[in-house]
Amino acid sequence: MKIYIAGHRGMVGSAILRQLEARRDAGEDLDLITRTHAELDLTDQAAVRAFMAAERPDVVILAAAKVGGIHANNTYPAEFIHANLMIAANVIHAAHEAGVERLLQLGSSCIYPRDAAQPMAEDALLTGPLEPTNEPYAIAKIAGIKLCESYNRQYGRDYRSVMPTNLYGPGDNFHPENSHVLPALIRRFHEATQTGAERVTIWGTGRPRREFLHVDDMAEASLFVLDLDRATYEANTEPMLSHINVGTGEDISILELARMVAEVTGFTGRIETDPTKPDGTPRKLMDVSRLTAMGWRARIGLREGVEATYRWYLENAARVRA
Ligand SMILES: NC(=O)C1=CN([C@@H]2O[C@H](COP(=O)(O)OP(=O)(O)OC[C@H]3O[C@@H](n4cnc5c(N)ncnc54)[C@H](OP(=O)(O)O)[C@@H]3O)[C@@H](O)[C@H]2O)C=CC1
Ligand SMILES: C[C@H]1O[C@H](OP(=O)(O)OP(=O)(O)OC[C@H]2O[C@@H](n3cnc4c(=O)[nH]c(N)nc43)[C@H](O)[C@@H]2O)[C@@H](O)[C@@H](O)C1=O
Repeated sequence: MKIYIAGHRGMVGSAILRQLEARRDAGEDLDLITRTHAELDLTDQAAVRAFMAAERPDVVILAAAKVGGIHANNTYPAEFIHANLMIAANVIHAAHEAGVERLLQLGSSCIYPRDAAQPMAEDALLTGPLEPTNEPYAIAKIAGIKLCESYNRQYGRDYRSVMPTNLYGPGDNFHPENSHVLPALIRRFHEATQTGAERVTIWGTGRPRREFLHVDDMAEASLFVLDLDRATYEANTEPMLSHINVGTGEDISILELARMVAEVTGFTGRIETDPTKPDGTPRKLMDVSRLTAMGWRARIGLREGVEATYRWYLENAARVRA
């Protein structure tokens, strides 16, 4: 089985690669194909086409994307929509042209309407307006789902989509502005303990609620969905809604999260909020009943995951992306 993992140096792609390498080392017949961004720019249609035609993988896992937190999405909307549309269109179309039977792509919980009923079920897609801070990225992710559905409908392909909630873990981006909230807070609280700062400020009101999934759980869920036989996958999705939510089914407010990160990093000062910064979506909690019914559930609790990620950060601070 020849598997191409796009985005294998990213947080999710590297976690998926670790699990596939472990399977290969345990005796599974896996030929794992990777290319760095420098070796293959997935926004380059001709290059992607040539690569796919030459390699002809059996399976493609699409974990490459332009990714960032609320500030990055809000500041660089053109790059977020352009890069992600191009990556999805190029990879999915070239895979089809090269005869790839099965593909798994990663979307995001931001595909759902800003004010979707909570928890958000798969059929909430396209039922209302999106959150403005990440609408361009969300539109590209929705296009990815529709690309897969269209190749399945017209050509009988087996292209699947998983929609992760907010992710975190080893290999995350700890940039002070462009990262997601959890790595940003780990870094800010850690630095406050180092400098002896009396207060740490978090963005927004602290009231939004988010659901956080450890990337090792996400990698396991991705391979679980990829491994399902086609009849099982199709029986648990709908012809026009071929995506599956992945999450823990539990959420937490950003202020509660900040208090947890403060405890884990040993920060004992004050936590202040900055309401001049955007809150984004008020609440994002996935309905994970489809995946649970199929037999998968998250294993890594949030506190345990934050502690492990903080240990990773301390051991790898020199190579965090900042
Ligand atoms: N992190 C999160 O909280 C969430 C992530 N997701 C989704 O999961 C997937 C993986 O995200 P994550 O691992 O966090 O992101 P990362 O930024 O950690 O990894 C993305 C990877 O894609 C590569 N990449 C980006 N652009 C290109 C390109 N033009 N050509 C080739 N490679 C490229 C990056 O390489 P380089 O760094 O060299 O550019 C990087 O290795 C994405 O689809 C994302 O939308 C969904 C929900 C939440
Ligand atoms: C995964 C998901 O990620 C993004 O959406 P988001 O969930 O809003 O992501 P976020 O992690 O950046 O923020 C979550 C909440 O946390 C608050 N917050 C506090 N303090 C910091 C802080 O220091 N940094 C950040 N980034 N946020 C902070 C922040 O104001 C917000 O209320 C999109 O890219 C979207 O497209 C997407 O897919």
